[in-house]
Parts: sequence; structure tokens; C-alpha cells
Amino acid sequence: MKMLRMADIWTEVGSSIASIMFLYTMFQRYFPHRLRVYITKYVNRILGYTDPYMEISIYEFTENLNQRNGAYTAIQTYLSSKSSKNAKRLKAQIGINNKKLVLSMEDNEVMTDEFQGAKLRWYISRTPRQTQSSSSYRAASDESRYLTLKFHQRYRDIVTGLYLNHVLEKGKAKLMRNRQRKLYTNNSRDDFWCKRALWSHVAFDHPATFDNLAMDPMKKKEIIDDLITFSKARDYYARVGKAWKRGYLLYGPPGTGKSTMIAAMANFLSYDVYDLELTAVRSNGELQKLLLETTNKSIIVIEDMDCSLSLTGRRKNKKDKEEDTEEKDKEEDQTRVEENRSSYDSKVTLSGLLNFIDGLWSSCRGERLIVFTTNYIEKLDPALIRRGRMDKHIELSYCDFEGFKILAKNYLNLDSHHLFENIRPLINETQMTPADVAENLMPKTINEDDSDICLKNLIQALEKRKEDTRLKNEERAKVNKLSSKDGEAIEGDSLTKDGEANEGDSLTKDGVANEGDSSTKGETNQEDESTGSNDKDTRN
Ligand SMILES: Nc1ncnc2c1ncn2[C@@H]1O[C@H](COP(=O)(O)OP(=O)(O)OP(=O)(O)O)[C@@H](O)[C@H]1O
Repeated sequence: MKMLRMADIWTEVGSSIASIMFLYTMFQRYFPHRLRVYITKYVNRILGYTDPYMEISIYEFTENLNQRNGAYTAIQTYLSSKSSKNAKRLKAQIGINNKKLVLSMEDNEVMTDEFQGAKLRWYISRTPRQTQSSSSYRAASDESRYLTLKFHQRYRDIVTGLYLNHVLEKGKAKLMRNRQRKLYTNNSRDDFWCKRALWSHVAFDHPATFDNLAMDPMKKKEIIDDLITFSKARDYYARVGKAWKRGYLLYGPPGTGKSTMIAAMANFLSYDVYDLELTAVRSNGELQKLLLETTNKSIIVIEDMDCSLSLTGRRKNKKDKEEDTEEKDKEEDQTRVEENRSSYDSKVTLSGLLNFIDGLWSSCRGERLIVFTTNYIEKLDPALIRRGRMDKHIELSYCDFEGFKILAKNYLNLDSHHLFENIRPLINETQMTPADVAENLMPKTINEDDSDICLKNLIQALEKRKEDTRLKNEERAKVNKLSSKDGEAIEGDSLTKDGEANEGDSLTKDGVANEGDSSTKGETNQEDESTGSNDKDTRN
């Protein structure tokens, strides 16, 4: 009996559903469009009195321009992180940066969320796409998706006032983190006149992170904290009326990790990098255009500032001018006029660069870092690097034992080793750059993965460096002694015998310490600096 009654019920339900479907199809097919809209409106209104739930829809494409709706993309990104935990039917596709699979909600799937006590449900559905009549606008697919947010109307204020903004912000931040970041370089002058884009770019995939950067851990932490504070300080900068920017000056000998640190900063903040080659920029005007084309969340890098243009040379001319004779003065003035003329016609000037740092950015929204690097901080004009322009000065220096441990971990995956104790004193008293240490830690043959051999290679290199430095210092001390003796002799001679005095002079020039001759000393220092770390080692 019971079974028979159940069967009757199912038959009734089945035929009712079939009737409803039939009526709905008739309604869709034979009722005029205007009448359908009219009826739907009133049915919804009647349901609205009885149904306490509200809905908000977010469409994949905007109504007018058929463009992708940014809000949809951001919200979908937010939901994809939630849905992988709580939706049952998911779809997987490769992410934007082609690195890993991204899970998201399958069509017609429901996902729940909670915000400040409000219970929320999200649906994803498809709808026929409204395309414009022109065929050129017609999309490949005639369907598009839309998201529906359903919630009780008592949460209306929370959802419209807070929740939707929260979802948008979170989604945008995730999109920013997951996007394929780019490394931009400015095109050369010729390209510029060929009307090519001002910047060309490639995917930025540098592996450097703060974890694998060899430097003093305290200094590293300070930099990380500074970056975090900067990246979260939008409201602060807005309140005090300052452009949201920060300048870093990285200085130190070649191979101490200045470029590596920039890559680590970009990876840490998920920023793009604009590598600005100043020598390829024709004028201050072009510099402005380049900078206005940069996007927010980016690092603008000017490497080797000391070699860029005549930003430093002009100051030196002025100083020299005061000390030189009148005739020399005239000559230099002439050179300077010529230099300046060419600078102002076709080169970036110091004032142009300062204007860019101080002025232009105030009108750019969004955060930007500017990073200058130099091997010789003393060569830069103080105006360029004063605090406020370059807010943080970071010195990158030779490798110490702490730095070595990080490199040993990077290159040999070693946390400790009995040879570390031999390396500790050697590395602390020898001036070797992290680049050189890294080079010595690299296996020399493809099959050589024995960390003992690599560490012994490093010990050998450190011992050799130590010995070279000792010999150089001894030699230098000898030359100093000799030249001071010669100097005394020359002083006595020069009053009477010009020829001998000149001989003495040339001997001194061939040597190192030309204490009496300021111009020759200048040359010698320049030479020392250009020969790189070995010579620096000796000086220190
Ligand atoms: N502090 C460091 N930590 C880890 N690796 C480093 C460090 N410094 C240098 N290296 C290694 O040495 C290589 C060269 O370093 P990098 O180009 O960053 O030095 P730099 O100071 O920018 O040199 P330059 O002034 O010549 O441009 C890097 O590819 C990296 O592998």
C-alpha cells in the first residue's frame, strides 16, 4: 500500500514538473518580449515580499563596451582561493605566470563565505553574451559568466558597505601577486625616434630572495622591515601629503650584490622593475616621458650612477677651477660651456634628474621605489643622494662568515661542515666579495658535487688572496719608504738641477705614493679604483 502511494506521489510530482516546464517554454517562446519583461518584473516583486534574501550580480563583461569587467576578475580571484577549500566541484587551469595549476569554482557551483558574522553564498552561472552588432566586436564565445552573491537582507549594510570592498581589495592584491612581473628597459635613442614604445619588456623571473642574499642578518631585517612599512603606508603618505615613493642608494664594491638585492626587493614586494639606462636618454624631456610611462608597484633602477652622464664631472670641474691658474681656468670654462651646451641640448642634467625625483612623482599615483647603485659613493653629487631624495643608504660590503654561511647553504646546501671553522678566521680577515666566494663554491666540473672539494677550493682562494694582500702591502710600504727618501733628495736637487729633478719626478710617478703632487695622486686613486677589489684590498 505504502509503495503504491509513494509511486502515486512521484507520478504527480513528475507530471507537475513537466507541466511547469511546458508552460515556461511556451512563455519564453510565444510571449512577446515586452510582455515577458513586464510579467517577470511583477513576479519578482511579489517574490521579493516573501523572500528575505537579496542578490547582487557581477558580470564578466561590462554592458556597454563589451570589455572585461575588472571587478569580476578580482572577485573571481578572491573566490578561487576560498573555493579550493569549500566548493565541491572545481576546475583547474594553468595560472597567469604558467607556473602552477589554479583551482576555481566550476559553473553552477555554490560557495559559502563569512564576513563579520554575515553568511554569504556565491554562485557562478552562464548567460548569453550581449555582443555589439559589429562583427569585429563579436567575441569568440557567445556566452559569458556572472557571479551572484546571495545574502539575507539584514546584512545589506555590511555587504554593500564593507564586504564587497574587502573582496575587491583582497582579489586585486592576489592578482598583483600572481601576475607575470616584467623587467623593462628603455629603448635607445634611435628606437625612440623610430616611434617604438619607450620601454621594452621581458618576463622578470629572477630567483634572488632575501633568504639567499648574503649579508648581515640585522641589516637584512632592517631593510625588509623598511620595505614592509613602505608598502603598507598608503594612508600615511596620503595624510602627510607626500608622494608614495622611497629612494634607496645601494653602494659598495663590484660583486657585493647590489643588483641581486634589487631583484630580491622586487620579488619580495612583487613589483615590476624598470631598468633605466640614463646614457640612452636624450634629454630631460625624454626622461619625464619615460617616467610617466612607468606603472605603480614598480622599482625604477639607475645602476652605476657614477658612470651615468656627467652628473658628477661638472662638480669636479668647478672645484678644480678654483684651484687652477687663470689660463687653465679659461680653458676649462670653455670646455665646460661646451659640455653644458651638449648636456642641455641632448642629455639628462643633474637638475633634470633632481626634478624627476622631487617633482614629477608627486603627480603619480601608486607606490614606486627608486634605486640608485654605485661603486663609488664619494663620486656622486651630495645633492643627488641627500636624505629625502635617497631615503635609505645601504652599504654592501665584502663577505663575512655570516654571509659565507648563506652562500654555503645556497650553493652546497650545507648548514655546517668541519671546514667551516677553517674558513671563519680566513674570510673575516680577507676582503673577498660574495660574487668571488660564490664563484669558488661552485663545482668546477659537472660531476663534482663534493662539498669538501668546493670548500677546499674556497680556502685555497682565501689563503692566496691573503698572501697577495700581504705582499702588496709590503711592496707598497717599501715604495713609500723609497719615495719619501727620493722626495727629500729631489727637494734639494730641484733648486739647482732641473734634469735630475725631473728624473726624480718620473720615478715618483711610476711609483704609487705621489704625496706632493695632487693631480698625480688623483690619477693614481682613479686607477686603483678602476682595477677593482684587489687594489681596494691593498688600500684597506
Ligand atoms: N650578497 C650576495 N648574496 C648572494 N649572492 C651574491 C651576493 N653578491 C653577489 N652575489 C653573486 O654574485 C653575482 C654578481 O652580483 P651582483 O651583480 O649582484 O653584484 P653588484 O654589486 O651589482 O656588481 P656590479 O657593481 O658589478 O654591478 C650575482 O649573480 C650573485 O650570484
